Amino acid sequence: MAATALHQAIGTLYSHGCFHQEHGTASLRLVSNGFRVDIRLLRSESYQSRKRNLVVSQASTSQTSVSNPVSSPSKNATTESRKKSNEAALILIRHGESLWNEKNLFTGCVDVPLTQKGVEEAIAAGKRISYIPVDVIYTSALIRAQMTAMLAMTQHRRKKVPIVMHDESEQAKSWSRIHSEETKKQCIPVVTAWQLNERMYGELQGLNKQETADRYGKEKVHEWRRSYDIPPPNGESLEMCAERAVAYFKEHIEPQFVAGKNVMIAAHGNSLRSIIMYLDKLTSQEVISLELSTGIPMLYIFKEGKFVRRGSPAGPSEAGVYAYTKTLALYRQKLDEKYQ
Ligand SMILES: O=C(O)[C@@H](CO)OP(=O)(O)O
Repeated sequence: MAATALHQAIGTLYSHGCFHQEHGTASLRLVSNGFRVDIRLLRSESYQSRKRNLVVSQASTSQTSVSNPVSSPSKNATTESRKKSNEAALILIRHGESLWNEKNLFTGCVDVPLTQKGVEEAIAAGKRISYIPVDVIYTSALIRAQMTAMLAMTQHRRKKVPIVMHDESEQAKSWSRIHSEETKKQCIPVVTAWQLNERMYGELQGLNKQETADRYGKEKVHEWRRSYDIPPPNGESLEMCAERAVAYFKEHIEPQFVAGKNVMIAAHGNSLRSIIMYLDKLTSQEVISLELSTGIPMLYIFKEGKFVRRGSPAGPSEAGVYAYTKTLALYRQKLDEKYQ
């Protein structure tokens, strides 16, 4: 009970923005839910500058043996420290509730739109990620994922315009060309890929989940829905879905992080499970018990070639989703200054 209230209190603090678990010496005392919380935090620009200077001077010290913690950084040291702090954000979001989620029907690759509740979930998700940088968006080829991405981006503080890329033919490419470099800079490319689609549910698509369980037995249907390598009749198993989704992630999305781009992926329960299995190195046993809620954004940070999860897919708390890194905190601060 007390622990829950304490978690809520900490969540409230995180939801106010620029806190980071690992940094900071300035202390702040806040009272929430009856708890007094003393935290060390990264707070002011002057503190950040001092912290930056400190890091840089340590770097130059190791190279030159000259120690002056407040001296200006050398050019090399600055580049080095920038390299060190390089990180990129990855937001994963399962689409909001669809009309067939609402009706409890197997959906798979049937292209069903969001319900009103799904629209609201997507907007709420957008609010939660409105301070996280997004440079490129990937969605499945299905409208429920695309609606979710677009609706979420209506809430983003940066106010860039998400634009669906059409490169299915030379004509589509040329007819959708943008003729202003300035405008291009204010756009976020949205790449759609069938490989990120929901797993193909075969002969179950369109059937009611409860009626199917009544007909074939609860165990059989559970096996079709949640085993790793047993496909439903003429459909894809999670393993088959993972093969195409993860291959796409590795080939097309991972290079974006290496280039320092922040990525959002709007997709589906099973294509995202597959990607999370890869990112979190889950076993096939672990992945089958992973349930993703509709419209809840999850955050990963890519740094030094590794993905680190900062929001829990199982039940993200405010604190989990908003566990900002130093770079994200700075981004947020800049947006606040520019768009208040
Ligand atoms: O019907 C579907 O396409 C999926 C996701 O809604 O169902 P399941 O929960 O079995 O993965």
